[in-house]
Order: sequence, then C-alpha cells, then structure tokens
Amino acid sequence: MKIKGVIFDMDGVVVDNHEYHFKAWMHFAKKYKFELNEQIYRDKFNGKTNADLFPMIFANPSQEEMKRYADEKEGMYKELYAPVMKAHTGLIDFLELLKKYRIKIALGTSAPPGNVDFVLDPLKLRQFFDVIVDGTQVKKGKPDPEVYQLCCAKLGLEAKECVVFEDSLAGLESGERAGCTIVGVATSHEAYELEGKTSLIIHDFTEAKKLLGL
Ligand SMILES: O=P(O)(O)OC[C@H]1O[C@@H](O)[C@H](O)[C@@H](O)[C@@H]1O
Repeated sequence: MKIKGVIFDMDGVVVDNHEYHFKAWMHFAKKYKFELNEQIYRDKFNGKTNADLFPMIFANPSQEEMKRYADEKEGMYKELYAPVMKAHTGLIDFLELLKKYRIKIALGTSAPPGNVDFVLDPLKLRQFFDVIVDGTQVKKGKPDPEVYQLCCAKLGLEAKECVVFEDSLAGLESGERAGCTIVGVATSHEAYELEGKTSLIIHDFTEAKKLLGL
C-alpha cells in the first residue's frame, strides 16, 4: 500500500473517550426524557454531528435551541473527561513516525470546533495536523463521505492515497464511501462488530506501524 496521507477521526481514535461522551449523553437523555442505552448510542449516535443528532431527539429544534443543547451536552462531557484526558496508546509515536516518512496528516471529526480545541491543545497534538476538518465545516455529517472527501481535497491527495482511522460505524462508512482505505479502531466497538466494515482492525496505535507496512 503506497500511503501519502493518514486521516484520523478524533473521538474514539485520537482519544479513547467513548465512556465520557456516553455518560454525558446519558445525563442529557435523563434530563430531556428520551430513551438511550449503550446499544442505541453506539449504533445511532456514535460519530455523528450535533446538527444530525439533535433533530433525531427533538422535533424541529431551532438553531438557537441546538446551540443551547450542544453547549449543555459538550459542557458535561468536558467536565467528565478533562481530569483523565490522554492521547490514545501509541498515538504520539505513530504521529512522529508519519512525520518522519513525510506522510501528510489530517483530522476528520464530527465534533464541534470547541471539542477539537479541548483535545488538541492540552495534549499538544495540533502541531502534527496539516489539515483539520470539524463537524461544522460539512453540510452532511458521517456516514456521508463529505468530511473525508474534504480532508483529502485539503491535503491535495486522492482518496485512494489516504488511510482513515475510525472507531464508529458511521465514520467507517463515511471513509469507505469517500474511497479511502479504512482501518477500524476497536475502542467504542468490539473488534468483531467492526469486522463487517473492514478487515483492517487495530486496538491502539502500537499496532498501526506494522499494519501500514512502515
Ligand atoms: O470525532 P468523531 O468520532 O467524528 O465524533 C464526534 C462525535 O462522536 C460521538 O460519539 C459523540 O457522542 C458526539 O457528541 C461527538 O461530537
């Protein structure tokens, strides 16, 4: 495989934070009285933009209401995750290796820009990324391919030259529809649940170097 670009999803990939997003959503579901459990969360919420999620919960929310809901949910998530935040195992070594091989690096996330800053800045990861595309920069969120198509375009690369690392079902579908090689990161899902989407699966980035033949 001749790789020229690597695109990382953020939540569940750069950071293994599934548990904290899930807890924040459960608080939110309890307050606003809608049905949610881990299965529904993994299958229907994981990896999607707030712009797609809130209209699934509330009937015709206004832009103002969506902003208020997003601030509330993301505030809860940040409070829970900030004290324990760390880069996913092996990630920094892998990013350094990609730099050494002059492979371009992008972030393709459904998260809002505030969540991107919340993760990249304290962990000092921003310096590694040539391109960052967040959930507010796309018209259609994952599973639509737009986010990964935009990452490839901004990197100046063809989709077939790029590998996407993703943990969510929506995100794997998005990367595949964009035409990238997709690698499943088994954090928010068990490896066997990702097997239908891709045969390339890692648990953390200590396994990535060998997988990409670097
Ligand atoms: O970085 P990713 O995986 O595209 O995900 C972003 C979204 O992932 C979901 O799992 C969270 O519940 C969302 O709130 C979050 O914004």
